[in-house]
Parts: sequence; C-alpha cells; structure tokens
Amino acid sequence: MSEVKKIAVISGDGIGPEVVAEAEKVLKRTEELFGYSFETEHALFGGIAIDQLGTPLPQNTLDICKKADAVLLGAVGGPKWDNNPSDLRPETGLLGIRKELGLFSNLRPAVVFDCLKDASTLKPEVLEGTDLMVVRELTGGIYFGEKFRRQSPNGEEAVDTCSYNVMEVERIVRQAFEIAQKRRKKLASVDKANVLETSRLWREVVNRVAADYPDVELEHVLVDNCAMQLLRRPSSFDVIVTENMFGDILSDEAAMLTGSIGMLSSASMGEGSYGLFEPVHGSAPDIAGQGIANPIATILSLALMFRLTFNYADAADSIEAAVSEVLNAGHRTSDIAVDKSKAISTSQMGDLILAAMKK
Ligand SMILES: NC(=O)C1=CN([C@@H]2O[C@H](COP(=O)(O)OP(=O)(O)OC[C@H]3O[C@@H](n4cnc5c(N)ncnc54)[C@H](O)[C@@H]3O)[C@@H](O)[C@H]2O)C=CC1
Ligand SMILES: CC(C)CC(=O)C(=O)O
Ligand SMILES: [Mg+2]
Repeated sequence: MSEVKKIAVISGDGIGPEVVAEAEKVLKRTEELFGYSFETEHALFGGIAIDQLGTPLPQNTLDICKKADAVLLGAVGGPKWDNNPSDLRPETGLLGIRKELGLFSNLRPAVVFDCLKDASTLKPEVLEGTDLMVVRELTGGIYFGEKFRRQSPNGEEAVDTCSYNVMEVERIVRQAFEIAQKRRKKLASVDKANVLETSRLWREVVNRVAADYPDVELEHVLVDNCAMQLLRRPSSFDVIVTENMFGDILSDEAAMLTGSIGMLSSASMGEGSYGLFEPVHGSAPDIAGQGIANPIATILSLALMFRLTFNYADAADSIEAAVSEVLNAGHRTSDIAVDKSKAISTSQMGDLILAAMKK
C-alpha cells in the first residue's frame, strides 16, 4: 500500500460542487486501479463560507489546505456575493488563498483535441497541432496592488496600482523557461513594454534570465498583439509567460481554442510540489444546479495534481487517455456539443471517464 496523500477539497459555489463531485469519483477510481491512497478533507471557501461563517476564507480552511499535500478547488463566487468588496481584497477570497499558500505560478495548458475542432469557432487548419501552456504570475501585479477611491475635480476617482519587483518576475520567468525546456523549447514573454514601467522591468528580467537558457527560443510579444496571434497562429505558441492580469485574460481566450472553458485545467504552484488544482472557469451561475456543466476541466486538474504534486504519471496518463477516449467516442456536454439535443450531463461525463480509465 502506498503512503496516504492528503488532499484538501474545496467545492465552492455554483457549479463548483457539481464538477468537484466528478473529480472525486475519478480520485476513488484511481485508488482502486493503481493502489494509491488518498485522504480527503472538505473545507468551506467563497460564497458558501460567507453565508455560513461570515468570511470567504476561514482560518480553518487555510489550516486544512496547509496541512494537506495538495488542494482541489471547484470555483467560487457568484452574483449573491460579487458586490461584497472584501471578497476581492488580496487578503481574502481567491487572491487571499493564493497569496497565503505561496502559489505564485499558475499553469494553464490549452490542448486542442482533434475531435473537438468542430466545437471551436476557428478553422480546423488554424487549430491543427495547438498545444500551449500559459504560465501566469499569480500573486503580484494590479490584482494585488493598492486600490482606493478619492475625490477628483471631475467626481469620484478609483485607483488600482500595479507593481512588480525583480524577485517576483524572475521566479516565474525561470519556471517558464524550465517548462519550455521540457516541451518544444519555445517561450513567448507577453508584456506591454511600449507603455508600462512594470512591463519594461519584466522584459529586462526576461532578457537577463534568457542567457541561462540558450536552448530556448525566446520571443517578446505585446499583449494586444498576442491576443490576436493566439487566434491567428495558435499552434506556433509553446509556452507563454506573462503577468497576472494579462495571463488571466489570455488564458480565457485560449480556452476558446479548445472549444470551451469547461476544458481548461490549471495548477497553481509555488517553489515545491505543493499545489492548488482548479479549473480555469468560474462558478458559472448561469448554468449552476442544472447538472450540465462540463467536468473535464476539473478532472484534468486532478490529473495535473497527480503529475506535478504526487509524481503519479501512470494515474495522470490514465485520466488524460480516458478523457480522449470518451471525447473520441463522440460524448459531449452541452458546451462542446454541436448538436445540443445529444448532450450528456455532468455526472454522465464523469461516469464515462472513470469507466474508460485503465491501468
Ligand atoms: N477560480 C474561480 O473560482 C473563479 C471564479 N470566478 C467567479 O465566478 C463567477 C462567474 O464568473 P463568470 O465571469 O460568469 O465566468 P465563468 O467562467 O463562471 O463563466 C463564463 C461562461 O462559461 C460557462 N462555463 C464556465 N464553466 C463551464 C463549464 N465547466 N461547463 C460549461 N460551461 C461553463 C458559463 O456557463 C458562462 O457562460 C464570478 O463570481 C467570478 O468572480 C471567475 C473566474 C475564476
Ligand atoms: C479573482 C480572479 C482573479 C479570478 C480569475 O478570474 C482567475 O483566477 O482566473
Ligand atoms: Mg479568470
């Protein structure tokens, strides 16, 4: 019997509990198939924690996450809580948990499954071979900068500040170079260095660090151009490294190359193997409670956990192969279905994936 691994499970709000339930079924199947042992502990976070405990990020939740080897998260937020400004302050909510757990690096792979090319609005020949990884800085930049309101001669004024220091840029850029070395050895660093001082510092650091990775081909791309090139030549990208807000936006854009944001997994990492694994999407209040959300992003996030935290490549391979097999067989949740009348439910998709898993 292998060592018991502890996983903190945070279902969250909206479709969070629906998609996490499917990932937990896959976790159980992994134990049966591979003999690995997991101990899960559930914790409250987000809107549900505000309702039950009066705060989005209770200390007990943080303690459970810190005691665990990894965290599996669904999604948090929704219209009921989104106007509560304290939820979006860096010390609370999603930003707070990332900072508290030291997760400065958010890896967001976007892989186009051949059989899903029909679910994208782009032409199949443009999508051909698309397999990219957005490496997004996660605990700095404008989301974490000082924010305030003040009076101006033209009425109330709102201020968000963006700052980055060399250490924050260097650690994420080094990770991105190292990831590129293990992939197709191409790195696109995305910034807005023609305008922003933080981007000028970013570019200086990237150019200096690049000398340590001569085998990686580096290009600098301005973020507005990158948004366009992602749709024009997606397959030419391998690894994209960028700051927090640009990465947030570009990875949602990359989701549409894959057909749906319901397909995009992510890993939030620090220096070691500890990580928080969650789908890129949010709580999708528009479809919550209907049992129609796509659970693949969350299930693939679990596969990322197996690969990056536990080094269980066999289990990760098995999940990824099962997802391919199920999609190749034509099964679709409604977000990726061309014929919506044939779409299957969240739990049917989960059941098909675990049935397709092989040792
Ligand atoms: N990591 C997290 O927990 C995140 C939370 N949020 C929060 O989620 C709430 C909703 O945000 P939105 O801007 O609507 O973004 P969203 O990602 O929740 O939804 C955007 C669109 O994608 C669809 N969608 C998302 N996930 C899907 C899935 N698995 N299957 C099928 N369709 C899916 C939704 O139905 C919606 O039409 C907000 O409160 C926001 O703050 C947003 C992004 C990340
Ligand atoms: C609070 C936001 C930064 C969440 C989000 O959109 C994300 O991390 O993708
Ligand atoms: Mg986002």
